[in-house]
Amino acid sequence: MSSAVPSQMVHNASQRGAASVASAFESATSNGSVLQKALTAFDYATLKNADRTTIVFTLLALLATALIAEQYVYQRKKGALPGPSWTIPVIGKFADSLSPSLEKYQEGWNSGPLSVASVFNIFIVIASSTEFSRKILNSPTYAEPCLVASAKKVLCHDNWVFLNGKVHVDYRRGLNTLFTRRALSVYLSIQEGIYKQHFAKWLSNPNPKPEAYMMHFRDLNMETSLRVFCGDYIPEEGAREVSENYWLITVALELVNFPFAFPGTKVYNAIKARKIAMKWFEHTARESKKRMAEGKEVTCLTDAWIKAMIDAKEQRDNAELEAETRRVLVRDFSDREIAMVLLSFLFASQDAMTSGLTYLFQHLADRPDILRKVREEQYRIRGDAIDAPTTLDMVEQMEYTKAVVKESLRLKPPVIMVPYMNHKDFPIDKGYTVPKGSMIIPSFWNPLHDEQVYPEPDELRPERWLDAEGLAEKNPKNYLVFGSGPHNCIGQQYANMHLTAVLGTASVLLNWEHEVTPQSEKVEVIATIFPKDGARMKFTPRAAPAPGTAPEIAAAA
Ligand code: HEM
Repeated sequence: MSSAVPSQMVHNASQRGAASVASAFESATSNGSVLQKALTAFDYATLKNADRTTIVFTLLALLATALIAEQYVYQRKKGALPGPSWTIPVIGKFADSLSPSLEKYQEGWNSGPLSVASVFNIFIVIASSTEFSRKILNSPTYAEPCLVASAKKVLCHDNWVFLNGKVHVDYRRGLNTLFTRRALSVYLSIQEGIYKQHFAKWLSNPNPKPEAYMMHFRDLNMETSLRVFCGDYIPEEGAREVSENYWLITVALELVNFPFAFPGTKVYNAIKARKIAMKWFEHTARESKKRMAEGKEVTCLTDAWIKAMIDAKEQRDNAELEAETRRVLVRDFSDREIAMVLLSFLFASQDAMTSGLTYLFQHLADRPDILRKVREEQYRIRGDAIDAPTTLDMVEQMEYTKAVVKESLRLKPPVIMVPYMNHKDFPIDKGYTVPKGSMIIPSFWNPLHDEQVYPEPDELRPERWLDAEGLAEKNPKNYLVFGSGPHNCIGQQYANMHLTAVLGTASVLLNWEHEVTPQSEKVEVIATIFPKDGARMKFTPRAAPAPGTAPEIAAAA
């Protein structure tokens, strides 16, 4: 190939007209990055013989070819969908993704049920309608979840969360045994011990003024998760070590991050934090295996899993284990595999639960009428035994409190979108096929704020969930808070139980005020969503009502 070829290519193409440009670019760019293709076409051997001007012009021609080709490929993939009509060379919408904001996302969602963008030559299709978002989540033959680039480094490339297809279905079947009713009852008593300790801390906070509570809510969730997952196998200082370092994992999994693990980078720090967590989780697995082999009682999620494995192997009678689940559990899961599952649970739950809890407290402080109804229900269920342990039976009776949790998660869904990748052309709509290798993002905000299903969608109206014949209950497809399809949230019953139990107990033990600031209703997107001011609150003790007080009177106090 002579040095003139790239410029010749542009020259010839312009002579042959747009159709030829199209095919030239198409063949030059059908695989891999545009720039890479153009550079590959360059014969380096000729560089030695060429004069300076030829080299400069050739390089400029190459660059121009690559940049025009980039625009061409983008246009071709975009088709008639809404989105920028051209893409910023090389970086695309990178700047936007550095400072994500709900308003910017909303602009895209409201531009059409499917819209497009491009970041670093990754073509992105964003779905904003219930129909398209569900279609992506439920089409595993076309699309699979793809976490951000750094996720495999941080969570370990062989973590089960990266599985797909039948192996994923099988793995999940085994893990479902961790969220049975029996298992949830064990967890509830652990949870309650922890959140009551945190309530006591909030009450003894010497600051007389409201302060940002988001990180306090995060601490409550972190300690609860660690104790539910690992029981007392992790000593106090181990739990502190995991908790203090975990934030390094959160920040390394932001949408845009420097992907290489050089010392000092977020990914490097996150890997260090993961190693600390894995050390304690593997220790948990090892110790739990010993205790369960001795036939001791189940005290945490790891125990529940190991006990289920032992039962499956020994063919013990366990009514809750179906034959298929038994088949999956009959194998030795290594300490490392168990530790990676705990890591995945912590990763998947931590920020979403904190977002959910933060908004729950904020919403109710701002709506005393709703908080009063929660209290009335709690006094009715708990009677005079305000401080008595909360049981799963009690949680199941908390119809109104559960509706509040459901509605709060709808109004401010912790996870507003999940990135998927399609590994073959995906005919998502009659008029549009998502090209293979695109990032394809189902988003949940619009389905959860659809006024045809949720009239006054921006209002907190728990009552919409209490009418079995109402629009909300009759359109469960819109409720995408926990996703849908093969990768939907495995921890959703646990999450709902936790939020309901925390709110129910807090409502009778605590009073809280929320300092509303101009930032309270503004949304910060840090993978999950938070109020921009961090939810400024102040907690004070709530006196128990005199024995025999009617629930509605006690609630009004
Ligand atoms: C309010 C709290 C939570 C919210 C809003 C939430 C939301 C979600 C969403 C939207 C997904 C992706 C679903 C999809 O792709 O269709 C997901 C996946 C997942 N969640 Fe949650 N989640 C929460 C709590 C939890 C908890 C407490 C756990 C574990 C104990 C958990 C474990 C997981 C796991 C392991 C996955 C990946 C499942 C798979 O790939 O098969 N989540 N969650």
